[in-house]
Amino acid sequence: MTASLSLLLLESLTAGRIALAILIFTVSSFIVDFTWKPRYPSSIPRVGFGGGIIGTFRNWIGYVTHFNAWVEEGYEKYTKNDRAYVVPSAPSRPQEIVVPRSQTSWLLEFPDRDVSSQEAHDDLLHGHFQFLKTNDHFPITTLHKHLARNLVGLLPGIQEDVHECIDKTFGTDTENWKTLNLWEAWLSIVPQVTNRVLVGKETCHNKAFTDSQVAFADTVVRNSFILNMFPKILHPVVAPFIVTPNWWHWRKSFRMVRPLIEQRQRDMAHKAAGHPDYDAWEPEECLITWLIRQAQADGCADGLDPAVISKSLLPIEFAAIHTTVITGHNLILDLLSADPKENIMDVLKEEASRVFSEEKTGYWTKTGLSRLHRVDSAIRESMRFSHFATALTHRKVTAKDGITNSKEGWHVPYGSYLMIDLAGTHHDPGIYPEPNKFDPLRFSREREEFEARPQDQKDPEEALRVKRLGMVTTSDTYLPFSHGRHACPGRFFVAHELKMILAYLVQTYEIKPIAERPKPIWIGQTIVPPIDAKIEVRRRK
Ligand code: HEM
Repeated sequence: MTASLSLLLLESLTAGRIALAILIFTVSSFIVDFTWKPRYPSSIPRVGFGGGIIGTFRNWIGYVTHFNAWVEEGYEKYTKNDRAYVVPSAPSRPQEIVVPRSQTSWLLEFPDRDVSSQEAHDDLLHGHFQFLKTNDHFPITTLHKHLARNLVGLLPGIQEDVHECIDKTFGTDTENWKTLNLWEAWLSIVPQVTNRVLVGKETCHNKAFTDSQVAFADTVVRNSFILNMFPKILHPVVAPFIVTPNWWHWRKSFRMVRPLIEQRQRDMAHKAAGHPDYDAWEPEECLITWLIRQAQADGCADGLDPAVISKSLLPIEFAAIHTTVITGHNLILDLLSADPKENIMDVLKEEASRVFSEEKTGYWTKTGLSRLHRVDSAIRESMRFSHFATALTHRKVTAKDGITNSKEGWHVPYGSYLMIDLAGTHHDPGIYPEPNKFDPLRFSREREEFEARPQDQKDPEEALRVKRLGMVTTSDTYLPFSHGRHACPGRFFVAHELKMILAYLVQTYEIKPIAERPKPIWIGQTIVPPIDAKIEVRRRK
């Protein structure tokens, strides 16, 4: 009886019926998902293809190609009039409320328990699945606390790695021009240099280790796209399969970094116990040491597990590597396609050579790097001009009863998403004259003019304002590192790293200009950089 019933069931399973069942299941999952999403008050205006079932469906599809156009429209219609508006998002995500610039402080000053950056990032990247169930709060707070204060001591090591990677990648031939893929060139510099401050001198030279971190980060980006296309209700079922490569890349990196973590813990324990062999020994300053110190200070035994330490590196590697590679890639493309009349590479070379020659030891110091006004300005301007995401400041409402915007009179519930538009702000002629022109010395002219003045004509308030034109200063009009207390804690390191790279490149190599800057492609709010772009270089004699 049971056998004949099973046979009957099997016979009725045609390909058409299976496809129909999958379709019904997927559509119902999207409907359930839709009902879970936060509802925004109708008083907040919207951009996109409209509401209702059809409008929502069109918005999901349109998100891939129309997101930037929607945000441009919203900027003109609402942001410029100090109003928030709603922009459609990918199928599995709630729509986002774009907050006008005048309300930046209102949004960023909420306590984390009410408006969370961590939960917004976690949802955006599906961090809970992708970062293998690590609590990224711990490595992030550890980095905030330790990186900036240790940076000066790390500068010589960073410089050594910068020079080593550039020499290896760009070559030493002073006769012949060499053609390089620019994206790959940056990928052969940034992972090693970044890992100098994350895992230290020895492991940052282990290419298999840095490759596994880059592969992990690539996988996170790819999986985010895939998971965003699934209804959220299905994530617990599909995500564990989708993130299999994440586990694989992490295991590979863990095998390589585990001996270092265990040795560091043993050495630090001997030192703490006052072992005489360790009198002169100090641990190498890097994220691994800082994580161990922080876990000890917090009395957190879990945080000392080598597997946990190695997993804690993942969100930081992710935050650090591709952001820097894209920024460097944009920087060189912007510089090489700048107005030839400005002769910008020679201008930067002159500054880099002059300031470096005043460094006594052959190594960059913090003071020396801070005097590279033109190099700094070129990087800051490229980050303004060639943004790699429409918005980089996202927040999720985590207050149980939601939050109220008293200025506009609306209230939004738990789970709402808010963001600050970077692209519109950076290209607003009211903030940046001629915003669609790459003007590499935009931020240094005023600084240099101020510094050239006699001392008695320097007003301290103006001195402070001019100093704030440097690349690490964030504001509501300059957002590549976001703004407020969650602004990127890696930016002080990145500023030094990129300045050293650019200074060494212009001093050591000639690079041929390019006639037209290759254009990126946009998918939703994320850029696909022109990774095929090539450059021609020759080492100076
Ligand atoms: C040019 C390169 C970089 C850019 C453009 C960049 C940009 C950003 C942005 C926009 C945020 C979001 C802040 C927010 O939500 O308000 C962020 C966060 C973060 N970045 Fe960076 N970043 C870069 C490099 C780095 C590096 C090199 C590191 C580490 C060494 C790093 C570590 C972090 C961390 C840990 C966070 C989370 C901060 C928090 O939530 O409190 N970043 N970054």
